[in-house]
Amino acid sequence: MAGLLATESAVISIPAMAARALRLELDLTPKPGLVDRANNGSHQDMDHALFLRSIAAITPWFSVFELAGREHAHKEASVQLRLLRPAGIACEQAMFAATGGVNTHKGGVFSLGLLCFAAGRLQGQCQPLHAETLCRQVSEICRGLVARELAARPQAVTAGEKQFLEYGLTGARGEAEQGFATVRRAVLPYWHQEQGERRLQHALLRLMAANPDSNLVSRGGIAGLRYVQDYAATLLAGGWDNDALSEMDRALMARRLSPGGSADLLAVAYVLAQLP
Ligand SMILES: CC(C)(COP(=O)(O)OP(=O)(O)OC[C@H]1O[C@@H](n2cnc3c(N)ncnc32)[C@H](O)[C@@H]1O)[C@@H](O)C(=O)NCCC(=O)NCCS
Ligand SMILES: Nc1ncnc2c1ncn2[C@@H]1O[C@H](COP(=O)(O)OP(=O)(O)OP(=O)(O)O)[C@@H](O)[C@H]1O
Repeated sequence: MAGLLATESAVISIPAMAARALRLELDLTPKPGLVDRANNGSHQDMDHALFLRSIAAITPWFSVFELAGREHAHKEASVQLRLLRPAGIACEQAMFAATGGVNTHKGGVFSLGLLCFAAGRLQGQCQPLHAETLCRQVSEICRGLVARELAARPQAVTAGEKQFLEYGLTGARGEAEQGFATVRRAVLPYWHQEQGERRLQHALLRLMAANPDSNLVSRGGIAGLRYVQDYAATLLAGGWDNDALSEMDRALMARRLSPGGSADLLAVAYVLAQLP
């Protein structure tokens, strides 16, 4: 039953869970600063329909990543990212083609793509598919990524590269190299405290409070990041409901802040939370 994992009553695959995670994240409403069913958050160039097209373009690639992980499973960890990258870049291009050049899911493709690839690698090595083993694989596959792609770059091009030079933030690369440490520490232990949509909103708030999100820094500097982290921590400490989230949505829109990195990690958290 390669590529499949039996959970409770259903048999589902990691690529299918990744696609489901993107859809759940998109539909979660209200969601501060982000595109959701009610509004476009702090974004001028995207809406819910564009995100649906993006998800449709990306989804077939998740199985490609998993298959590649399985095919290369017996090669050492240090060569894996080089083997995955061309497919990752092709998926990014499919996303940009579907959205007319808008970055809807670059971070999501990177993080979920790594999860699918690592799942295939585990299957190819006949190892159990657990949240812990999966995260360890991602970390091993990405070992040295921050040093190679951020620390060794004298000139920054992307937002992530600029923020490393200015503030030492490691963004999506650092989170993957740490085996999604923010998700494992800030979200998974609290996953069962809430149910349904509220569970996902709670997870998002916990991520916004903890995650050094490079999207927030690129739009609002370090002050923008602190604003969102403090706002989320205050809601978590004092209690919150949908009205409070809608008010936070308005506050972030007024400041053009979007916690896109935390939205990506919410999808990662959903996938990991389905695993033993
Ligand atoms: C590494 C990537 C993300 C480079 O992008 P960039 O330099 O802009 O990095 P940056 O860290 O700022 O983030 C890009 C996106 O990640 C998300 N993000 C931001 N901060 C974080 C964070 N702390 N944790 C997780 N995700 C984050 C956001 O959505 C952001 O837009 C990626 O585009 C890349 O290398 N793509 C090639 C395809 C590939 O390698 N795929 C491999 C797996 S499929
Ligand atoms: N529901 C969502 N709404 C908005 N962004 C999201 C959502 N889910 C995930 N994201 C993430 O946020 C990122 C997009 O953020 P943003 O638009 O700030 O980036 P950018 O295009 O690099 O910057 P800018 O728009 O400031 O030029 C995507 O890479 C995506 O992975």
